[in-house]
Amino acid sequence: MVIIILLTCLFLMIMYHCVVYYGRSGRLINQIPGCIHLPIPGKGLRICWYSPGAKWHKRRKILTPAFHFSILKEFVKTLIEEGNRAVKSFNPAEESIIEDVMLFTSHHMLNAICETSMGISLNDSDQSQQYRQTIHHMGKLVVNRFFKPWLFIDTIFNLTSQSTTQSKYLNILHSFTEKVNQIRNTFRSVEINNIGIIFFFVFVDGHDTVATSLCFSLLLLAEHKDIQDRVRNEINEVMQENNGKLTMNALQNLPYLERCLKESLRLYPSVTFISRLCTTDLKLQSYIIPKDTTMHLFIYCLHHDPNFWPDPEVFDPDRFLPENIQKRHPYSYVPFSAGLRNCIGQRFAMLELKAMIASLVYNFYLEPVDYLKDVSFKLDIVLRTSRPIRMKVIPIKRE
Ligand code: HEM
Repeated sequence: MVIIILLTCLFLMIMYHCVVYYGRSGRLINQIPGCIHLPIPGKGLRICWYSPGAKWHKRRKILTPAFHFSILKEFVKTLIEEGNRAVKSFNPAEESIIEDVMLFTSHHMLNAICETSMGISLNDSDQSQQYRQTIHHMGKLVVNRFFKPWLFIDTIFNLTSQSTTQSKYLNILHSFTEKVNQIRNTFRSVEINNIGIIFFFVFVDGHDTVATSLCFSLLLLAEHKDIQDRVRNEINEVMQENNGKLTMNALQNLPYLERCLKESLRLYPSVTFISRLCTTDLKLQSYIIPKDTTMHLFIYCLHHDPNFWPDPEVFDPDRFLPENIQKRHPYSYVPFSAGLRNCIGQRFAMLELKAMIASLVYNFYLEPVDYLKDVSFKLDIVLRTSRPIRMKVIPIKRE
């Protein structure tokens, strides 16, 4: 009896919520992304990703100069320094095992994004460790809420223990955004008043996505020794031409590594799906998607579709030779989304990936300890493995 009463109350609350907040269209499906009620610190995500045209356009315009070539060129020095730091974190005299490759890449990518975008150098202080962990815990909370529509309703969510935990996490994260706020005047490239944008831009867009991609790229190279050797030869050549140093020019001159990264993003896209709200009725080949419907595009499935990708599970960087790209449907490969709202940081991301991989592959042989075929994934904001994956690094002796 009690359960029936509770369920009835829950139903009435959901209906009330629909009518009050979504009265104009009145369809539950519109709520599925739950973006309005996702526990995002600040308004960054909503404004940047989900806001209607005019607002989004304004924000995009503000952010765009930050990714200009001349700015990226400045950033590259920091990225290369971070690559060197990653190399120095291993004993140069003997092989080491990275116990959790994702943790390793996440650590270095967070350093890189904080230093490039905000001039903050994260050290290994307790506070920065706490930030890193909180980001991951927040991710889990967001995803958990995302798949439980009844928790979209703040009144219900506030009754759960997750709400208290969320407040605790948000306090930690907000204290960091306040620190960012203090140094906002020194923020080198963009004038932004909404600290929430910086927060999300830095941590989710610019950190976790690249860390995930770096993790899978390293693991793929470790498992494919022939491809790894070819990447290393290319890096050696470029290093020789640049007096043993990595530079922006050098990074732009690594076409084979670039193909490997693209193929890695095909097999393991960091962002597994994107969502769009249909603003008009949309006619597909055999369906009409009505206005106001939320659509989800599963990038992961698209990238594994044998209609576009023969032997989709095979790691083959030559799929991205120019002549092969030309033969494919332009939207069969969208790791950075496509169209107006595509990823603004994609060039920056590729530079980060190249800088890190070039430093590591130049100095170490990578060998697998765990294999990707044995890995299972879990639900999260970005693609994540359900348990840590290990990899071996063996120093390369140079004269
Ligand atoms: C491998 C790395 C990355 C991947 C796979 C990736 C993927 C994506 C995807 C799929 C979207 C579209 C989301 C949607 O439509 O809902 C997106 C948007 C975005 N990304 Fe990235 N991203 C990466 C790295 C970065 C980096 C390094 C930054 C910034 C430093 C960044 C900043 C953004 C921003 C600001 C947006 C929103 C763009 C807009 O709505 O105008 N991303 N990203």
